[in-house]
This record gives sequence, structure tokens and C-alpha cells, in this order.
Amino acid sequence: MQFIIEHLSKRFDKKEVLKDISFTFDSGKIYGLLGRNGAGKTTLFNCVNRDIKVDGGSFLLDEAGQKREVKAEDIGYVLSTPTVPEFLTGREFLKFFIEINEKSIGERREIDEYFEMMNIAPEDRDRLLKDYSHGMKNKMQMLINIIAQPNLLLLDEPLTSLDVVVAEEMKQLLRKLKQGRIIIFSTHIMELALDLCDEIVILNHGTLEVVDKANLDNQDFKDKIIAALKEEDHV
Ligand SMILES: Nc1ncnc2c1ncn2[C@@H]1O[C@H](COP(=O)(O)OP(=O)(O)OP(=O)(O)O)[C@@H](O)[C@H]1O
Repeated sequence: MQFIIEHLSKRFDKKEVLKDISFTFDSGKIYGLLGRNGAGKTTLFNCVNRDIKVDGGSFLLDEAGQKREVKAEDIGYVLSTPTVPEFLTGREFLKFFIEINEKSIGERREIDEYFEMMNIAPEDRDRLLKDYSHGMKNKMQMLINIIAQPNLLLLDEPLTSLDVVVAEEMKQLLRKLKQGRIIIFSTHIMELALDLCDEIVILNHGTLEVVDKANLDNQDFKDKIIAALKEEDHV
């Protein structure tokens, strides 16, 4: 499977944030999306998720040579600021999510098994989500995406609020989860990108570009990424 972006453009007033982007992502890989502050990473995710209107372009999935438009159910999106229904308890939220996605969820587990996967303590499972910490809300968002197993998983800085132990566990989960799907992961943490991601993609001056690792060692690769991020506009 491939996820194909064709001629995506997006501007806010006079500012052209995404400039005629065409890019193909392959399944089975985690892509690290790097870019300076304000480069347009969140805008790119919001466009793919159809949260904002694009000015032009299309998003396609290629499954065994058959291309089709990406549908809402193909996408899982974990935001850096987690949004969960605060009026539900953790357990109610998971139950509700599983019920409405019953048909598309393959292998189902007991609710408490899911909580255990995320190390959410028994005494927290029946508390309202409004009383969860930022990191716990993030875990719940990750969890519903792990349960849903979408074709395309967009992660906008998802690990930054997790404690080191959970972040490590989450990395393991993502490595397992990447089989048969595409994960695009935005982060400002270079070590995390290098550790977790199979490809590094840079969003700079409104376009996407892969940084080729070739035979570089980690330090040289880092230097190359930083040089690419610093690059001046070519106008
Ligand atoms: N709704 C909006 N209206 C106007 N401008 C916007 C809007 N959303 C984003 N922008 C602008 O688009 C540009 C890209 O923003 P975006 O949030 O996508 O960047 P980012 O790469 O995610 O940044 P960061 O790494 O700082 O989170 C910025 O200049 C931002 O000010």
C-alpha cells in the first residue's frame, strides 16, 4: 500500500504554507516529519485529515495498484493537544469507541487489557477524562488509534508529554503497529526521529523532501538534517 499526496497546496491569506506538494509514502514505514516552527507540519496533517479546506490537491491510497481517495476511516490522527470527550470516564470512552467501530475492529480484547497496555491504573479507569493528566489523555488517544488500526496514522508530537517509561513502550507499540500501514510522525526531537523512524522527511519552504541516510553515521546524518532545515529560501 502507498499513500500518495498529489499537488497539495494550502495558503492562509497571503502566506503559502504548502506549495504544490507531491509525495508518496510506503506502508510498513514510520516517517519522521521534521520542520522548523511554523513550517506547516500541523497544517499538513489537518489538510490530510480534512479538518481544514485545501486549496488544491488530492490524497490517494494505492492498494495493489488500485488507487482510491483516502476516506475518513483510513486515518487516525493523534494531536499534540489531546482532545477526548471530557464528560466520559476512560472506560466509557473506550466502550463507546469500540461499539461505534465494531465492524472495522479486527481482533478485540477486554477493555481492561487495553488499559493495561497503556499502564493506566485500575483506579483511574472509571474516572472522568476531564480529570486525566495531559499525558494520560494522550495515552487514551494513542490507544483508540491502536485499537482502530487505521491505514494511515498521523502523529503530531504525541510522545512529548509521556513519561520516559511510557514513551519507550509507545515506541515499541508503534514499531509493531507499522506493519501494513503508514505512520507519519512529527517531532522536534531529533533523537526520537532517528531512533523510531525509517525515513526522515523535511518540510521546508512548503515542500517535502526525504533526507537520504545513504551510508552516513548518526552524527553526519544529524548534521545533514540540520543543514536541510536551515537552508535559506531559494527564491
Ligand atoms: N488557521 C490559521 N490561520 C492563519 N494562519 C495559520 C493558521 N494555521 C496555521 N497558520 C500559519 O501557517 C504556518 C504553519 O503553521 P503550522 O502550525 O502548520 O506549523 P508547524 O510546522 O506545525 O509549527 P510548530 O512546529 O511550531 O508546531 C504558520 O505560519 C502559522 O502561523
